Amino acid sequence: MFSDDLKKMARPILEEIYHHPFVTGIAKGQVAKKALIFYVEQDYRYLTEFIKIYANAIIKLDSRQDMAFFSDAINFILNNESFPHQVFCQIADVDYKKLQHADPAPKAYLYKSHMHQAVDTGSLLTVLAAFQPCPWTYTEIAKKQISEGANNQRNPFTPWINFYGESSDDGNEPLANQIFLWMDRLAARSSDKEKNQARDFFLKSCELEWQFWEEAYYQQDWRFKKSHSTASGDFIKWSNSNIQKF
Ligand SMILES: Cc1ncc(CO)c(N)n1
Repeated sequence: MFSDDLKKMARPILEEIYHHPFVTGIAKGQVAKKALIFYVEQDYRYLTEFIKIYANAIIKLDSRQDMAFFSDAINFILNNESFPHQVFCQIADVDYKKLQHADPAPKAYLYKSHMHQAVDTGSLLTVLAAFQPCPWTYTEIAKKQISEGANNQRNPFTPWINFYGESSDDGNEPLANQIFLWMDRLAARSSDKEKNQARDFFLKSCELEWQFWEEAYYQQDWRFKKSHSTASGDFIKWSNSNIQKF
């Protein structure tokens, strides 16, 4: 099956995600506050962009059932996915509202551009392949951490782990599995070229998931942030003070 190949090829990346210090920190209940803050800032923007990406994907669809999938995904972000952010904010002792205005840092910027490119240039199979590492890697992280007992009463990240682990034990087929099944049905009637493109987008998204943890853990922002954040408040403040000087 196409999805079995994808999972096999992504295995080394998933293993590195499992062992990333941010992810093992969640299991141990120890992640630096500045890493949690950077993550929430970036993820808030990233998920907001995802809503737009899904809306663009809907434009390409004909069946209402397919549309409902993306519409559910939008609703999930809007109504449910603030919860794991709130868990991080509570642990970091910061106000969530203050973290909703960041500029996308380089890897987050790359990830959202990659997703837009999937929608702009790819078939539905490619769009699903680019999207899939998002629910898949989080579900796998949570399942592994639950199986290792990380969601215990002493761990402040337990609600986060349970949130992403829940979809795997509510009796329905987990979302990530449903998408793999859908991808297999599409792959059966796709050309080799389309399948290669989908595989490429899938594996790059898996790497970008790893990069997203890495970026937050080390707070890797733009090196010359001040000089090119023309749209941000910082620049306006900076330019006003310069104007006042002259
Ligand atoms: C970057 C990223 N990937 C996956 C998820 C899970 O939906 C998330 N919130 N953020």
